[in-house]
Amino acid sequence: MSDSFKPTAIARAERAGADLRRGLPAIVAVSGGDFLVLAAEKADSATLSRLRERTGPLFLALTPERADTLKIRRYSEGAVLVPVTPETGLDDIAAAVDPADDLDHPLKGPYLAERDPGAARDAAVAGFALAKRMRLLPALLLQPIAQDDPLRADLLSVSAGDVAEAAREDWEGLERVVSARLPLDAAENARIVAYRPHGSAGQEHFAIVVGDIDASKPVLVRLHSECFTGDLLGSLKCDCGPQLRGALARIGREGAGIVLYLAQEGRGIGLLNKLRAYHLQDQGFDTVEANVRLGFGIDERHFALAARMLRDLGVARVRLLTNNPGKVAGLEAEGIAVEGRVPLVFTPNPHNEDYLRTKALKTGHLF
Ligand SMILES: Nc1nc2c(ncn2[C@@H]2O[C@H](COP(=O)(O)OP(=O)(O)OP(=O)(O)O)[C@@H](O)[C@H]2O)c(=O)[nH]1
Ligand SMILES: [Zn+2]
Repeated sequence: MSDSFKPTAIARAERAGADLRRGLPAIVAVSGGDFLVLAAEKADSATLSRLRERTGPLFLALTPERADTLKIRRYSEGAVLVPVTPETGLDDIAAAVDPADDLDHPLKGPYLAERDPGAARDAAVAGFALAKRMRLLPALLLQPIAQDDPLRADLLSVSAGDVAEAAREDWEGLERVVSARLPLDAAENARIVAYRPHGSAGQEHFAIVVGDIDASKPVLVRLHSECFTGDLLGSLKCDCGPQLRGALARIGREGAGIVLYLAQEGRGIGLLNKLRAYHLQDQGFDTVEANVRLGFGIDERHFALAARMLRDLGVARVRLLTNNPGKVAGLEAEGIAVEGRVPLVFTPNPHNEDYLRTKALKTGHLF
């Protein structure tokens, strides 16, 4: 840390992200100009009127995934900007942003996207990254802000680089904080090791280490993405609970191995957004369609953090307990040698049959 307490790039990004979550604007600075950015799902009528009173065009920025759902022509990569006109009401914004009621009303619109959004596009892309990190829907209200605008005094300002740096610190800064004995049903000789990023307010992740790890051979490893509903509540909608317990049981039987319990709930979109996806699944969309409709990618996880934890535990070669070839490729891309794949398949139930079929058909899972 420098000799002052001046906020670092990461602190700026995180403070701005917290303001977005509260429904306040932040400034995103890109090379073509500065933009006022707000999380669209948090906008209320007072905020919208204040923005309308300002000079300068007001846009609704949507991800390409959400734009496709709304059949909006994509003139720009990474973000689609729709002008908010005086006729656009809060209801229209809510309908464009949140798919919860897509089926209750025919598509609003037509929405006409800006053909050449220029720097606003770059600001939107950085804003999406910030919103996703804060587990908000990636949809923004966006308006240029001048260098001499008095409003600036009250607002936090971030650059696209700040946002990227915060995301990187979430895994590059990951460090071991504590390790404790944790006798388990499946293996009495287990320990739990806690990790937390040093320089960001990013998530905590945990390694459950069973037995004595012999790193000269490939180690039996499971990367398990947190699933509150499946792991804890015994939800029948997915296969997470049986996979977690199955992995621990298998590792217990072999006598040694590691489960990484990663805070990547909902394939990285967060629990609340996963429940939004479940609400869409109640309306007939599958797990992949639901993510896309919400404006997210199909899988928002990254594997660098798992690789970092494995390296910290001295592990460079693994046999991976998974049905997901994407996990094998993701871990290999991060420099961990996956020398074998060990399937983790359980009998489906009537509630997760479709989910498992979708995984096999659309995300290449092997069952
Ligand atoms: N967004 C979203 N996430 C889901 C849904 N169902 C389960 N999940 C999440 O998906 C993650 C499950 O990931 P994993 O158990 O690693 O499963 P996987 O990527 O299919 O791969 P393997 O289980 O290793 O074969 C958990 O974080 C769940 O919360 C869903 O319908 N939508
Ligand atoms: Zn699950």
